[in-house]
Amino acid sequence: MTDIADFTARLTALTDGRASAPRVRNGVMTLALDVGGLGPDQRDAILAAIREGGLTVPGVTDVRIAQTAERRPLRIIAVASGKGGVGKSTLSANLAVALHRLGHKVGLVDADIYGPSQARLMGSEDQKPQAREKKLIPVTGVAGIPMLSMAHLVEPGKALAWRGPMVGNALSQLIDADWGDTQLLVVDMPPGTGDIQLTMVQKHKPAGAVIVSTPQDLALIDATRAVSLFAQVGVPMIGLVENMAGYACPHCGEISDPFGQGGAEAAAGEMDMPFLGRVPLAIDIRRQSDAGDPPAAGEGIHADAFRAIAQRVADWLGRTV
Ligand SMILES: Nc1ncnc2c1ncn2[C@@H]1O[C@H](COP(=O)(O)OP(=O)(O)OP(=O)(O)O)[C@@H](O)[C@H]1O
Repeated sequence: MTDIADFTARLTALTDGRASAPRVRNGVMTLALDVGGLGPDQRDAILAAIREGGLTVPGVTDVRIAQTAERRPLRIIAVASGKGGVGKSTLSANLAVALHRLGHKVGLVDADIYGPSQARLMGSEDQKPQAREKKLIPVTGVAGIPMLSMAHLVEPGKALAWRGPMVGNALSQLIDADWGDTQLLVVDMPPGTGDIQLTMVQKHKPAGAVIVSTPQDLALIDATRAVSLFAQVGVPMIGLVENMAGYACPHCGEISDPFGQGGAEAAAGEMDMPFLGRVPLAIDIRRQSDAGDPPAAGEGIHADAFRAIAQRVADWLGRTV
């Protein structure tokens, strides 16, 4: 490997892929750096490190960096279900953590107005978001993931009496917050498939949707409804996740299937959408979730299940850039 190739490789790691390939002519190294979303300190530190590194390349006497503010659009992944209680919030939190562990710059929005639970799931209950220039600044959850919840805007129970437009405005405040260099926003959607959900999807145009269902037929019928909500406004389906798929015995780990196996996968096939994976009904998942310690942040079979789902979501996003 030559020195410039070595430097180029270091540059990618140093700038998180924000720099163009450097060129050297007559001792002058030139490159472009996308500084969109970087804070001033972060930007200056990266510029200084590039200059310092560039000057170590033999023959380079000057380093010129063109700064561009090409802001990468925030891509939204909407996590939805046709009805409540199927594990949409649990999946959203663990998907965000697993995507983060795969190297994505992820943020999390809890748009569940009637039962916001992400602050508890992500261990950020004691934090309050600040505002800068009328924009909310996210708080930080597990693994340093920036996040905002409806619970940060309204006291529990109060939103029950809200009308659609009020809910819509509140949701927009969460999504249009100051997300910094976040590139992917996992949005735990409000449960159900009514007007609020439709408006939200129309306004914020998610890159794609993940539908969560349990194996029971009824939940799957509801899932079909959630699918058609996104289809109405042309939001592509990333796929279906089957949650509480079989019961994992806490003693021996054996999985029993009171509702049968493969129903959700078959339903996904019938709806012509990818099947992203299944997560068992496991006491550990509930216990850890309640304690603000999402299983996806650790190791083991549950972490593996969430990682596999996140990988499929990441692959989908990679194919649809
Ligand atoms: N795979 C799982 N194994 C065990 N418990 C689970 C699993 N998934 C979710 N739960 C538990 O089920 C309950 C409901 O989950 P969750 O809040 O994620 O569902 P939801 O669809 O977001 O519900 P709501 O719409 O009411 O907010 C929670 O107590 C959660 O800990």
